[in-house]
Amino acid sequence: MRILVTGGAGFIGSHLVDKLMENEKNEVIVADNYFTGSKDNLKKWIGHPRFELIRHDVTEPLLVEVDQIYHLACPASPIFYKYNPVKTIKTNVIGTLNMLGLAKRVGARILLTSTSEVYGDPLVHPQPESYWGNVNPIGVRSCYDEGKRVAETLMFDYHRQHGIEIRIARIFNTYGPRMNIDDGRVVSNFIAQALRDEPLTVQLPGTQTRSFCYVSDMVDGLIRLMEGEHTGPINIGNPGEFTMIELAETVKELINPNIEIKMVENTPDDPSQRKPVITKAKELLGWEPKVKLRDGLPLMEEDFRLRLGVSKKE
Ligand SMILES: NC(=O)c1ccc[n+]([C@@H]2O[C@H](COP(=O)([O-])OP(=O)(O)OC[C@H]3O[C@@H](n4cnc5c(N)ncnc54)[C@H](O)[C@@H]3O)[C@@H](O)[C@H]2O)c1
Ligand SMILES: O=C(O)[C@H]1O[C@H](OP(=O)(O)OP(=O)(O)OC[C@H]2O[C@@H](n3ccc(=O)[nH]c3=O)[C@H](O)[C@@H]2O)[C@H](O)[C@@H](O)[C@@H]1O
Repeated sequence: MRILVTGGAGFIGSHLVDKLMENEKNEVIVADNYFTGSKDNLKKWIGHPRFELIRHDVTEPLLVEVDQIYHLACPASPIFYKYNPVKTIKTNVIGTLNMLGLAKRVGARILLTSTSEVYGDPLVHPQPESYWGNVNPIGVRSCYDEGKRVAETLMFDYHRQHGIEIRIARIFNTYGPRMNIDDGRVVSNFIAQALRDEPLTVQLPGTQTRSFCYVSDMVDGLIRLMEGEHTGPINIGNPGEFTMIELAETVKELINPNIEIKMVENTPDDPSQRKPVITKAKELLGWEPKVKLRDGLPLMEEDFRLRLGVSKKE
């Protein structure tokens, strides 16, 4: 099986590549423009005969012969996707069109990593796949959430019009080793802050919720979706739901009990609640998450300690 992973130098992408490379029958090609990803995440594979790394921006066409495409390329952290919103929407729309064009030409199956942000600030809680969402079309997050909604539409139109085999995963907040240290997302922020003895910045009101999935569970879900018979969209996430204050308290307790928790301003359109219904993933993919937040955070702490050069006080 020859597999293309776009965005494979990023956080989830590089863990996916590790898993795919474990199968000796797989050849893996990564296409990434290194906007938020890094070659470092793939260093153990560079030079491997079954692995190829291409510096490529998905807003440009790509000509490769592959059997499967995992299409992840897109900045995912709000600070990065808002940094150049026009580029974010081009990546979602033109990038997905290019990858669908490639899938059509070579007859590949394509999986899109969509997001729980397609539900916007949800009025239905928890969120099943049948919910159409509550999204601001002109807000500062729209480049990402509306971008992903168009990407989902394109996937289904290529499927209906051209018979392309598609898979859509709606990913809910995922965390783990290799997240960018200054990525801006909440789990990486809190762990880096706890290790640097800086206050944990909880954005107001602090009662907003998220449900956090450990990256190994996510990769397992994505591969099951690709290999299974169902187009999706299917929610892949961990239903364990926490307020941001609860998350800060957990990080404080596990990593640095002396740290202060500081309330700071939020950004516009921040969703107030988010939790996946995962009945479809359970029934159709036989998937459910295994790693609880309290078990996943220490694994991420270890990786952040190494990268920040902060050793554990005995
Ligand atoms: N991590 C999460 O919580 C989460 C949640 C929902 C959806 N997702 C989706 O999963 C995917 C991966 O997210 P991640 O958390 O690993 O983020 P990430 O930022 O670590 O990875 C994204 C990768 O895409 C690359 N990229 C960005 N724009 C590109 C372009 N135009 N051409 C080629 N490469 C490009 C980046 O350099 C990076 O390597 C994204 O599609 C994201 O929308 C992630
Ligand atoms: O799972 C998803 O679908 C999406 O989740 C994220 O969006 P968001 O949930 O806003 O991610 P964070 O930036 O980690 O914020 C989570 C919550 O933590 C809060 N936060 C963030 C950072 C911080 O330092 N403190 C803090 O309290 C935010 O206000 C927000 O309520 C990213 O947009 C995407 O990676 C992904 O597509």
